[in-house]
Amino acid sequence: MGKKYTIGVDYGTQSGRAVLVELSNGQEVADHVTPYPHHVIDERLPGSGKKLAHDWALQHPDDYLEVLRSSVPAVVRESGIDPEDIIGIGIDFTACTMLPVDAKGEPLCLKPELQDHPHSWVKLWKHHAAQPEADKINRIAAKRSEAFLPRYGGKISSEWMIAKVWQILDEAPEIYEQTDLFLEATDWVISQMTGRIFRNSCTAGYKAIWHKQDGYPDKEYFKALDPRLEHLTETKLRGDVIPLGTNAGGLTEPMAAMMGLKPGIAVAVGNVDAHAAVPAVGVVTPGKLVMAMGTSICHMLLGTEEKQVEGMCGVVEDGIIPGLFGYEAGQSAVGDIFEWYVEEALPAYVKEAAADEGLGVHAWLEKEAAIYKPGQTGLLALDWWNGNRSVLVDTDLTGLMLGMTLLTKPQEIYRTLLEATAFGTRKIVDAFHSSGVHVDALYACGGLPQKNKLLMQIYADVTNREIFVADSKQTPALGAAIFAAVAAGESAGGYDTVIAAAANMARVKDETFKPIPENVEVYDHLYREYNLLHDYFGRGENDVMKRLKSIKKSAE
Ligand SMILES: Nc1ncnc2c1ncn2[C@@H]1O[C@H](COP(=O)(O)OP(=O)(O)O)[C@@H](O)[C@H]1O
Ligand SMILES: O=C(CO)[C@@H](O)[C@@H](O)COP(=O)(O)O
Repeated sequence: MGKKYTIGVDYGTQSGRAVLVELSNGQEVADHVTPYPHHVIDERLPGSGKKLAHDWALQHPDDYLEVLRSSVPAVVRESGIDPEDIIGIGIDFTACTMLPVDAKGEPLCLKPELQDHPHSWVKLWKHHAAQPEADKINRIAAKRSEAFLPRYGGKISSEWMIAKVWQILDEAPEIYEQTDLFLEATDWVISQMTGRIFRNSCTAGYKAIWHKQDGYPDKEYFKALDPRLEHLTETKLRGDVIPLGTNAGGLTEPMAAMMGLKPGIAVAVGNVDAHAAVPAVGVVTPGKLVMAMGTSICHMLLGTEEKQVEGMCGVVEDGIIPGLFGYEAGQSAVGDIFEWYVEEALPAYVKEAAADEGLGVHAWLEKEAAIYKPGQTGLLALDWWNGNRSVLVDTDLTGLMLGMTLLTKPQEIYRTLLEATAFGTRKIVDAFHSSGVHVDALYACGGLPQKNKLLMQIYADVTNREIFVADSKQTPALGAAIFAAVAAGESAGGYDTVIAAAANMARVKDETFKPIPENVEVYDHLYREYNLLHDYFGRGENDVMKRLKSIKKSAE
C-alpha cells in the first residue's frame, strides 16, 4: 500500500482550518484556513438585523459547511495528493456549541419563518446568557445531592448543553416545541457528511452530563428543574452516544463531490478542540498533563479510575482516549492577562524602546523580565483577572498584585503576571496529584509555548516538572486527523487504535523545558505565599473582591 492520508478540520471561534496529514509520520502536508463569513454573531442577527441581548454569542451553521467547501478542496489541491489516497476525515470543535434541528436534521435558523428568532440559531460555547438557568441547575442538583455534581467539580457551567436548552425553553417555548433534536455543532457537521446522527462520548460527557454507566441524570431531576424538561433526554437529547475514533459512516456522494474527496471514506465521530490535541502531542497514557495554552489554558489529563478532584471541569470515561478516564480543568485567563497589561497598563516608553530595538512589546518585556531571578522582583499576584475557573470556580474573583514600590518596573510586573498564571497551573496540578490522579510531566500546545520561552521555563520551575512542547502547527487538527485514521482502520491504511496512530503521527519538539533546582526552591516559597493569598481572598476569609464588585454595581 502506498502513502495514505487523512484530513483533520479544526473549528475554532473565528475560523475553521483543514490540515492534510500523512499517516506514516504525521507530516502536515497542507493546511488552509476559512474565516467564518458571518463571524461571531453577538450584536445583530444576519438578515433581520434584530438586536441581541448582552452575553449572547451565536454562529451561522452554513459557515461550518463553507469550511468544508473551501478549505478541504484547497488542501487537496495544494498538496497534489490523489483523493484515492485520502482515506478518512475527522473534525474537532469548540464546545458546547449547540443548535436546534428539525426531524430532517435541518437547523431551525435556516427556515425562513424562524430566521429572525435569536433562539433558532447556533449558540456558541461562549454564549453566557444562560447563567440564571445554570444557577438553578446547580442549586437544585446540590439540594438533591445528585451524584453527577462531584464529577464536574461541583458546578455545571452556563456554557453547557442543559443550561442552553433550558434558556430556549424559558424564553422561546415555541422554538423548543419545534426542535426535534438539540445537537452539538460537532455532531451536526458529522451528520451532514454522513447522513447519520450520532452523539460523541466527549461532548455528551463533558457538556451534557452524560455518564457511560449511569446515562443522563434521571427524569426526576429534570422534572425538579422544570416539569416540561422531564422527558428531555429521551426526546430532544436522544441518540446513540459512541466513543471517539468510531467511524460515524461513510462520506456521502454529494458531500464527497462538494469537497473533492472519494465517497464512502471514513468520517470519525465529532470531537472537541482541546481534547483532540491530547493524542496529537503523543499523550495516550496517564500521568501527562496536556496544556492548550493561549488566551486561556485547558488542562487535560488521563486516568484509570474516576476520582473526584476539586474544581475540575469534568471527568468522562472515553472522553479523550477510548478506554481511559479523561479529566479536564482550566484557567479562564492566561494570555489575556498579559494582553490586558500590554494594552491597558504599559507605559509608552516601553513601547518606544521595543520599537527602537525592532522587537514586539511582548518580546521586549520577556527579554527584560528574564534578567530577574525568581523572587527578585519582590512581587506576587493572584491570576484572577477573569475570575477563577480552577479549584474555586468563582467568576466574581478579581486580580491582585502585592509588593509594589516606587521603584517597580513594567518588566517586573510582566514577570509577576507570568508567574501568577504558573501558580494557577500548579494549583491544578496539585489538586489532581493530591486526589490520586498523578501528574508526572507537562505537555504544552497552542500559541503561547511558541511565543514565550521565559513563560515556559517559569511553568517548569513552578510545577517542578519537565515540559514537552508540541511540534505541530495545528495540534487539534492533527488530533482530528489521528481520529480519522482510527475511524478508517488498519485495513484501509489507517490504524486500529488511537495509541498506534499517535505513536506514528504525534510529535513533540526535541527541546524541552526542565526545572532548574534553585528556581524550584524559591518558587516553592513564593507558592506558599500565593496559597495564603489564594485562600484568604478566595475561600471567604476576606470577601473584599466581591464587596468591591457590588459597590461598583451600585455606583453604575
Ligand atoms: N510573546 C508573548 N508572550 C506571552 N503572551 C503572548 C505573547 N504574544 C501573544 N501573547 C498572548 O497570547 C494570546 C494568544 O494566544 P493564541 O494561542 O495565539 O490564541 P488562542 O487562545 O485564541 O488560540 C493572547 O492573549 C496574547 O496576549
Ligand atoms: O470549552 C472548550 C473545551 O472544553 C473549548 O472548546 C472552548 O473553551 C473554546 O476554546 P478556544 O477559544 O477555541 O481555544
